[in-house]
Amino acid sequence: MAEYYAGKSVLITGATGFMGKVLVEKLLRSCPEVKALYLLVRPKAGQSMQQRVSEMMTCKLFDRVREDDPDFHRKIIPISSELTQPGLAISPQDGEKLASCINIVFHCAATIRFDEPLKHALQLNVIATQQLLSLAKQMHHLEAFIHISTAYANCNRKHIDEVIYPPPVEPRKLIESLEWMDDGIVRDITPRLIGDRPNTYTYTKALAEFVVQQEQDQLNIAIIRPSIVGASWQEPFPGWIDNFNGPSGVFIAAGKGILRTMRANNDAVADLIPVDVVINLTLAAGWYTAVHRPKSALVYNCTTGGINPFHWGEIGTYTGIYQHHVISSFKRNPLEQAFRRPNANITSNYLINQYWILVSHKFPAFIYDLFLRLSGQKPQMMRIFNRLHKAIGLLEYFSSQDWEWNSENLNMLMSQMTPEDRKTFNFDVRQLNWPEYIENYCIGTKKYVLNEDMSDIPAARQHLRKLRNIRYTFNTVLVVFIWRVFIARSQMARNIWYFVVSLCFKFLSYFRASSTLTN
Ligand SMILES: CCCCCCCCCCCCCCCCCC(=O)SCCNC(=O)CCNC(=O)[C@H](O)C(C)(C)COP(=O)(O)OP(=O)(O)OC[C@H]1O[C@@H](n2cnc3c(N)ncnc32)[C@H](O)[C@@H]1OP(=O)(O)O
Ligand SMILES: NC(=O)C1=CN([C@@H]2O[C@H](COP(=O)(O)OP(=O)(O)OC[C@H]3O[C@@H](n4cnc5c(N)ncnc54)[C@H](OP(=O)(O)O)[C@@H]3O)[C@@H](O)[C@H]2O)C=CC1
Repeated sequence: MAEYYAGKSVLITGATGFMGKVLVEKLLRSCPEVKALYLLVRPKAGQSMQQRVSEMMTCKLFDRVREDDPDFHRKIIPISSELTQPGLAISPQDGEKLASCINIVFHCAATIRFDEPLKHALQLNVIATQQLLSLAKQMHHLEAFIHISTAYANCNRKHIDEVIYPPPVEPRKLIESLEWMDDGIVRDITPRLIGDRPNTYTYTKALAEFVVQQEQDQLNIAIIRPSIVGASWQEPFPGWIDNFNGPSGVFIAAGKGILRTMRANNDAVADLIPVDVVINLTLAAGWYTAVHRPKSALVYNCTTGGINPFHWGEIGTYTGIYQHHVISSFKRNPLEQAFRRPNANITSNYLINQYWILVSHKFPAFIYDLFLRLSGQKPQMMRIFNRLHKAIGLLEYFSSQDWEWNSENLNMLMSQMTPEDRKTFNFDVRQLNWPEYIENYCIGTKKYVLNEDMSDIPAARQHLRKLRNIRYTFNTVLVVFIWRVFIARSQMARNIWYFVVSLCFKFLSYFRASSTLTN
């Protein structure tokens, strides 16, 4: 595979994103003879695209590449592009350059927000894909076009094969109809349009697959469908992650002791897939598509559930048959300044979850905000919990159900690779050890998302001990207080109290007498 990529010019969209960065890194490290990587990047947050790419290359993710080749950045050529603009806002000179030299395209860019307004999701996930395909058709030496979709594009089905399903609506018709509607109308009709899908993201990703498929006669196409992409398993080092998306934000919130309850089906498969596995499969699919030129677009479901299943119950705290890896990991390697000790209850029961939200989220937030107010500070905890509830409300759809994905094409691809390539571009998740992976994932969120130092762990543990003592004291005071109030007002409660005390007293006397007898 590395030989195939030698001398090739590669175009990547979404290279500044989570998966794009790992793709760039892997290509540079494992295919050192690759000729050039053209990255479509937009200026953002006051930074030019050049600045953004330079900053990206200083990221720790690129440490190993930097060691192997300190001049690796000479192979990276940023191209200014805003994907939501006509012609992707690529200058005519850049357009000509790309048309003349690109051999392979990896299309990773997308909006992955679950609450994205439909028009914007359509613009980026569908229309931009259409425009990129038009650009690809002008590329004289193009050998493969690899589109990154999601395993949940067809989440309205329970069993998902490696085929492109008919779209919920003809994309062209939808684009034309939405064009004349203002944002308010679009917002109103969005639930009707997305139907049995949970959000605009999965809906527009399904439409994008159809748009890509329509070009399969003119381009060599493959579609990669990863499930829930998590931290890296092995490469470039275990546990690398740089965002709050999907489970990462949930893990962090649990580690900080903020999230104490979530609705999930303990027995449902948690279809996490490490980012390095997805990228290895993507590169393998690029090679296979270019070399073997399958007659029609091949879809690769990139999931773990059918191969090496892991369940939501094993992730959080579950008193049944499962161990709880996230919580125990954060107890061993605590995050700094936790709000409470990590401890999370996962339940599929709506009422139980509401009860815990009240007791373990809203009540502590109320008390803490009261404390902040009394000490002259701005209350903040309720606001944080409201945001958390909004975020987990959007994720619960995926943690409450099971899907089955077929992975025949993935197996076929693996069988076509040499043993050497299978090692270098490993996507065999049968070897994945979940407890070890989750431990590295949690440490990764601490080190790379929150930028916390591992040397501060003793202080963080001390903080957890302090929190435990506060809890014990608080609980004791609360019980004594409630009981005092209760006893003071009710004769019956007093009678029960005297009964319990006299029972204890009798038990103690009996115990003392029997121990005197045995002596
Ligand atoms: C032990 C417990 C175990 C529990 C087990 C259960 C776990 C269940 C997990 C289920 C995951 C299911 C994922 C399904 C993935 C489908 C796969 C894909 O194809 S698609 C891929 C998956 N796609 C997704 O996952 C996208 C999902 N995300 C969204 O749609 C939106 O972020 C939002 C609607 C949740 C929040 O919108 P909004 O309120 O407007 O907030 P902004 O976004 O603007 O961020 C503002 C700031 O907050 C930061 N931050 C963000 N999130 C969190 C967090 N959770 N926390 C903390 N912080 C968070 C963020 O970095 C930012 O910081 P800064 O830059 O300001 O410093
Ligand atoms: N993360 C996950 O769990 C999963 C992701 N996927 C798919 O993988 C792909 C990559 O996802 P991921 O890396 O997580 O997403 P990120 O949000 O991390 O990255 C998205 C990328 O798209 C770029 N982008 C977004 N809007 C524009 C725009 N208007 N013009 C130019 N570039 C733009 C972003 O650039 P910028 O930095 O400028 O914003 C960024 O580089 C997506 O197609 C997604 O659907 C599939 C399954 C799961």
